[in-house]
Amino acid sequence: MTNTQQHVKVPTQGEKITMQEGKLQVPAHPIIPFVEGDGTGPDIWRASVRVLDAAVEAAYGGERRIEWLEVYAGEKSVQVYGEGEWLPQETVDAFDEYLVGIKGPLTTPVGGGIRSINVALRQELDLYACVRPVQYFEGVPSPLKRPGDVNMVIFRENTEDIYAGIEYRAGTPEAAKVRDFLMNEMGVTKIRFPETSAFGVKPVSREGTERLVRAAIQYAVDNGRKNVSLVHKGNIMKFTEGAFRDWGYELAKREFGAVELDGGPWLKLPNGIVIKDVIADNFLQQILLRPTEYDVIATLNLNGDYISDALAAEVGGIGIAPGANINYVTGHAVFEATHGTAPKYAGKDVINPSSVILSGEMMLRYMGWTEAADLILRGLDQTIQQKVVTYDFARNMEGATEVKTSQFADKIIENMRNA
Ligand SMILES: NC(=O)C1=CN([C@@H]2O[C@H](COP(=O)(O)OP(=O)(O)OC[C@H]3O[C@@H](n4cnc5c(N)ncnc54)[C@H](OP(=O)(O)O)[C@@H]3O)[C@@H](O)[C@H]2O)C=CC1
Ligand SMILES: O=C(O)CCC(=O)C(=O)O
Ligand SMILES: [Mg+2]
Repeated sequence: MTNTQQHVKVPTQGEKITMQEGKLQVPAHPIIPFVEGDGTGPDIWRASVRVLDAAVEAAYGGERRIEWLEVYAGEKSVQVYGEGEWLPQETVDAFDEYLVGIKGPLTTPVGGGIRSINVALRQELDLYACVRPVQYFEGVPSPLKRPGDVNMVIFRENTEDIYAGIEYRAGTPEAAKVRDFLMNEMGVTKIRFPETSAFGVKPVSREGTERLVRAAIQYAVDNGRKNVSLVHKGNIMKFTEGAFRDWGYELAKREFGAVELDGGPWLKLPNGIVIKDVIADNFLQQILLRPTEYDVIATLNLNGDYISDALAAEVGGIGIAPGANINYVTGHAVFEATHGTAPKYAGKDVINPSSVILSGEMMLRYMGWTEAADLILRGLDQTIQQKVVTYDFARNMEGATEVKTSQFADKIIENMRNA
């Protein structure tokens, strides 16, 4: 740890995960930092950590164990560190130093106040790929007729686009300056109400696009997937979202040997993987009507945010939607659910912990602890098939036994141990 350490208590046992020659080196007792999260975060974390520990214990019988290191962000951080300390430096340092971590959701106010701590952490650690697999667990209630057809992995660009937070509030001198620059120096005439407009800037770079698309295509290659779709709104935002598509296609040709399919623009890799593109609004209707045609998705930050929740709903909702923020070059990874803090359920022990449990499952798999990860999938799968579920699934599932967050975790652990 750095010498700024104030509240983080590093476990006396355990070692760091490191990256050597592009490969993650995971000791038997890795120290893993976690943030509990705001709102329902504590309920979810309490349940999830028990499932993760039980899976590791059941898989490796005490030879491996995670040494958890609590770090603080959000409301708990303000309690521990004091006013204004939403994301202390030692939290960022811990995620940086220990390489792999996990976090619960953190609150972001609407229309003012602090900017997102979740986004800040991704940017600080340069976790450029937000990876969100969308898979169906048999028996989960879904609005689709054939939810089993949905099997996609979203690669959402995680460091730029309008999430860069470059915005100027209407009526401020900064907004006036941007307006004057656009109108007087750039010859812009199409700002409909210039005096009362706010302005936002959308940076999209070739580097940012290429590293994200590279990760998506590599994932498709490594996992035998059939296609990668570049999802964009490039007909309207030609130089940002349109460029994302063009840079993506160029990279596929240059680095993966893709060639044009029937005169382009779609491409085909030597191993048969198709690289295609689709405009975002069309994509959102196609994933409902023809989900089998989509597989790995590479998209920009805002599109990826919307698409994540829309796709999660198809397989039962954001209560079962995991994710990871990854820098594939440095190995840094912070695992987190797709959902937010769901504050109305905070402290009630009713919320579905599956998204964080499955984010933990992704983390174990990323660490190479596949036996423990597999046990979690089996435990969760069986629990759902026994119709022992939290309120969100119970309300649409006939004959369900509705249980609390903690009881749901108990049942997963029981099923895992009997697996
Ligand atoms: N990465 C992060 O930390 C994220 C943080 N946020 C932040 O969270 C706060 C709340 O955001 P909001 O837009 O309400 O979105 P939320 O994802 O927190 O909740 C929206 C709704 O989704 C359902 N839901 C969410 N989580 C679960 C779960 N674990 N199990 C079952 N159902 C769930 C609930 O639906 P129902 O009411 O039908 O039961 C809930 O009311 C905001 O401050 C936002 O900025 C948002 C997204 C990500
Ligand atoms: O940071 C936030 O509050 C919201 C982020 C979000 O919705 C997401 O990353 O999916
Ligand atoms: Mg979101």
